[in-house]
Amino acid sequence: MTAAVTYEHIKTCKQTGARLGIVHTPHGSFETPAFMPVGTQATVKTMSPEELKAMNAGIILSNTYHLWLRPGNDVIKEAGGLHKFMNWDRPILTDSGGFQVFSLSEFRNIKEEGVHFRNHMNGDKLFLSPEKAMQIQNDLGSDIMMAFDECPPFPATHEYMKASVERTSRWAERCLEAHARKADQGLFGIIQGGEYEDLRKQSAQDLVSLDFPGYAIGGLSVGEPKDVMNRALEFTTPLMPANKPRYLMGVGSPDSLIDGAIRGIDMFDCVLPTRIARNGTLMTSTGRLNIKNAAFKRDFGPIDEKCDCYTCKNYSRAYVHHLIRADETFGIRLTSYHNLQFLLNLMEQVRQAIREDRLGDFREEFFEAYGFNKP
Ligand SMILES: Cc1ccc(CCc2c3nc[nH]c3cc3c(=O)[nH]c(N)nc23)cc1
Ligand SMILES: [Zn+2]
Repeated sequence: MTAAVTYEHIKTCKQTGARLGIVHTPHGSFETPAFMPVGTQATVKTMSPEELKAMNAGIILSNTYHLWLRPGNDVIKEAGGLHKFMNWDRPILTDSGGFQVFSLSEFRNIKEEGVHFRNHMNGDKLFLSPEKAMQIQNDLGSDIMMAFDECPPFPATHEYMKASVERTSRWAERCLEAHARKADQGLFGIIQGGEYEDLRKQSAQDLVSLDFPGYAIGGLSVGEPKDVMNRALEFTTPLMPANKPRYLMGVGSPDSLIDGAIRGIDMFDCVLPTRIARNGTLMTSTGRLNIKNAAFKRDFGPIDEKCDCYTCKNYSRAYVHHLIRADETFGIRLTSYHNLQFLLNLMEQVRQAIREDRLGDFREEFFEAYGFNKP
């Protein structure tokens, strides 16, 4: 069968290592570098599919762990799959659930066959394995599935990380066998290895030899310092096939998106925009601001002069300040809309800078305006 998910390279920026591309999936294509809004429980919090399309979201993410526990992958399968269930006809990527087990539930116990843990909502004993994670994602019908991996905490000893990488590689083989390419879905391998160059190389070699249609860098954005992340990217990205999508999991903030793209990453996800929106924190072209601040009570200008989003075109800082202070749901919708549009616009500016071979210059301009300290 033809590969369900393919990468089309358009060009590489002459000033940096960033690349412009297109990822093709059964539910359509999206340009890269791309920011992928996170919709953990089958919704990008407070946003409708129409609004996500209006802001040019090309692909969204959802979660195996959460949807398995509630409403159940069987329910979503019976509904005709996740696209139909949530009325989203563009690409969907689902994570495999391992990461969520480690970040959400206690009493977990990792064995060769899989992970035993307790349901973080009711304490029931549960078991998740490579085979189970593939079956759930198959039921959801996502266009891009992630292999079942272990994302060790940061920091981890070299000894622990080596054993974990070797198990994750064995789990990746089991995912491929379980998937058996029966579904028209792409399966990405996840490279682990933490901050250790030799283990990143071992993980990459193991997974590249299994010929996945795409690859992710896991094990980062788990509390490590930015320079540890950037160094890991520098020696891991070159190990990944140039003709396949490269996804950096859990990243990230505006500066990390730009620095990741410069190091050859194509796909990013982050819960940040909708998570910080809920407490009124907004990303703007001149840095972050918290709209609850008293300074905005009588500020009748837009959130961000340079933003053309629905919120900035129709509402003032004073109005959003009022709604968030009054704990009005519409306020969270307006701040979420703006933050998502901000990151989606940022990635369009990154793609344009690659087209013009000036992503290095763009990085300087953006860091200056946003207030990021110099490298
Ligand atoms: C809906 C959804 C939410 C979140 C994610 C990414 C979640 C995520 C990480 N987030 C920060 N760092 C991360 C590392 C890993 C990792 O090593 N492996 C996996 N499978 N996921 C990770 C994917 C989908
Ligand atoms: Zn805006």
